Amino acid sequence: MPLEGEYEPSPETWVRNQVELYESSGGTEGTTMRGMPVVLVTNVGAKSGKLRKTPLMRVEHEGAYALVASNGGAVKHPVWYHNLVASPLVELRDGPQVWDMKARLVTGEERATWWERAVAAFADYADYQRRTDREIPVFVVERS
Ligand SMILES: C[C@H](OP(=O)(O)OC[C@@H](O)[C@@H](O)[C@@H](O)Cn1c2nc(=O)[nH]c(=O)c-2cc2ccc(O)cc21)C(=O)N[C@@H](CCC(=O)N[C@@H](CCC(=O)O)C(=O)O)C(=O)O
Repeated sequence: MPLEGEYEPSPETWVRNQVELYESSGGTEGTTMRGMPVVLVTNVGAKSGKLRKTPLMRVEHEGAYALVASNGGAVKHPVWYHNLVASPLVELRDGPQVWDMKARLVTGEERATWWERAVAAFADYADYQRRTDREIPVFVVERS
């Protein structure tokens, strides 16, 4: 069931442009960052109810994906983290495919397993975690 709401582009130009290219090409262009695959997550703004679209590195395993709230190792979680906590139903676009999915925060052993997969997919995550005292949250999204 597609999410309803008015799309509000990211204030970050590079992000907005990647979303625009990814979507306008039907998931055939704008699907990487530094040559590594990217997925596009549509979620609902926790306060505005607007649709937000967030490119994230692709970390996939047996049809489930990890969404890593690294925010480049910044001291604060990305805002989309709060959106997902408030409204876990998302649309995930992986290239030309789009699925309705449900996000859940993972902890403990399960988080450790997904963290390993995330760093294998995008090594910079390990650097980002070294840069900040906050534990970088990991969501897992599965088909709802
Ligand atoms: C700048 C801010 O973005 P953010 O949600 O903090 O997310 C920051 C980044 O994580 C986000 O830009 C990611 O797309 C960056 N990014 C990655 N970010 C990551 O955290 N992990 C990744 O793996 C990742 C990969 C990636 C690949 C390509 C690319 O282009 C970007 C990539 C933003 O969009 N703010 C908006 C929206 C704010 C919002 O959602 N407001 C909520 C209210 C939220 C609240 O206050 O509770 C609402 O609408 O109701 C604004 O300030 O107007």
